[in-house]
Amino acid sequence: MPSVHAVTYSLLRHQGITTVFGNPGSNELPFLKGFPEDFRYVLGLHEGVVAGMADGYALASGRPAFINLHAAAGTGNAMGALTNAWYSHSPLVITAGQQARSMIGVESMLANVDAPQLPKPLVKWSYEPACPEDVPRALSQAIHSASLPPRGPVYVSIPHDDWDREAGDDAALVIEREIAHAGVPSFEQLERLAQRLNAAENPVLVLGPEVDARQANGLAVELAERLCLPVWVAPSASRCPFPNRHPCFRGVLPAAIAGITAHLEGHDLIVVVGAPVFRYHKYAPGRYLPEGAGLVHVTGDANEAARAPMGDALVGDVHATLEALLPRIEQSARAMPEPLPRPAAVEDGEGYLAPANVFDTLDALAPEDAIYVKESTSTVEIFWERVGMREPGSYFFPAAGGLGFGLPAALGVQLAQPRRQVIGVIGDGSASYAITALWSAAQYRIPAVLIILKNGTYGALRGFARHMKVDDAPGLDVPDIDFCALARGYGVEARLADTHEALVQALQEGFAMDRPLLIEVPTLPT
Ligand SMILES: Cc1ncc(Cn2c(C)c(CCOP(=O)(O)OP(=O)(O)O)sc2=O)c(N)n1
Ligand SMILES: [Ca+2]
Repeated sequence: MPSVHAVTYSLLRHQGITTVFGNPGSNELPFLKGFPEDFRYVLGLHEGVVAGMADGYALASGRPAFINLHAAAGTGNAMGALTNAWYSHSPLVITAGQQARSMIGVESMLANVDAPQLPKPLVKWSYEPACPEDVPRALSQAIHSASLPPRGPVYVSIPHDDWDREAGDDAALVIEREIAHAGVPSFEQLERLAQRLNAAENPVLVLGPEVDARQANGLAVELAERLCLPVWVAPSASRCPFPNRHPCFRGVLPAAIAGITAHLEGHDLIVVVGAPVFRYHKYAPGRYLPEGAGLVHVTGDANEAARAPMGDALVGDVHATLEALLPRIEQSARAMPEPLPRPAAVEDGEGYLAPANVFDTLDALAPEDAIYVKESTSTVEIFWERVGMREPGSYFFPAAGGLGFGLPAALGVQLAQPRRQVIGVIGDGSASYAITALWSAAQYRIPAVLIILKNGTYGALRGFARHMKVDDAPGLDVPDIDFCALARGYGVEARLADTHEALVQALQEGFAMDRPLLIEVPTLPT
């Protein structure tokens, strides 16, 4: 009779999961024993890096990513990354090795006490099988639960003495299970939504990350061109759901109640697709909606629909809904919006580059289908104004703002999308939360270009301090970090780009290399 170990690897293989992101301890060794030739293990030196790489891989591939962590300590280290994965609906299958069953109760070393509680509330489901025979079924449930809407991370704790136990006669029944989700709205629901959109005098579209995750970007463009309406990206954008050089594109909404209402003033119908209503951030109270505006929310996540403070909602698959809606939408007689004007160049400093000019240079030199993994918080707005993004899956930002996402996620995205150039655009503050990712970049020769914007400070916090009238907070500067030396220390080639010419040279080198390149760019604080 097959072992739990054998059935598990057959299940993973059949479900297309042959990459394990991990950092092992003794609890995990029996799972890793006899690691199959056709599987790939990607080691991260800290579990935040492990989870961040897996998150990037899942987001960019649209497939579940498998993680193997060490007991409670490893799970705890991954929790920061889980805040992002939870809000980006990343289908992560997180496993953690548990002490031998007979040693858990006495709380021996490496016992993950009350294991299923540890990752909550940042997982859809967490479980420790009550017997070894249940491990394959539990992992099958984990894979399907992570993948079914609303997608998200799940967690299974597995005692290390389960793996060589017999799996039971019917354990193999889970290996080939396929579960499909439909989620198409009814005829009446579509008619009603179409009627509201066709009747609106001055509608506006607000698009969120789910549109990009479901590759519905093209459908959103068709809808915008049929309705000739302005299109905003929902606040706290973690993905790019609409080409930002399209004439209908108006920008990313500010993550504040009063700011959103001001930007949407004058519209009589606000249609939000694939985003929570809304991911506010700065505390700026005001009216949730402009005077006279109605709001309709289309989302695959019933929880997002239920918790919104206003508007109606339709819960269904975003791609299927837009596809079924389009034939019902009449061509509007409204004029198409004018494209946004391109911003002017700005002055660099002596030995420093203005972020705006870094982004203009990037926009000029990067491949058309480049993928950006962004984590320099203070330069987000300038980035969206100056760097063109056209294809689905072109932009990733930590969905909960949990820093330490950028470097590892850039590696995971590049592993998932080897034919597209991944470019990390990461603040000097953020880079330090997961700097050991550079070791994995070098070890697995992951050819991402990693740009570190070095302004020597937590720039975004300086902005918040001004907004919150805190002018004397300590701990806001991060001077004197030599990222080129750090990169070389972990095995990654590095260039200092403190002039425009040096940046051009470094980018051209990086795009041509088959291994990672870090580019340290001293910048002016924005
Ligand atoms: C794990 C973690 N710790 C602390 C913060 C707080 N924080 C911090 C520390 C920021 C500064 C980011 O600095 P940076 O150098 O990466 O980018 P900018 O200088 O462009 O803001 S933005 C922000 O929300 C966070 N979001 N996540
Ligand atoms: Ca910074």
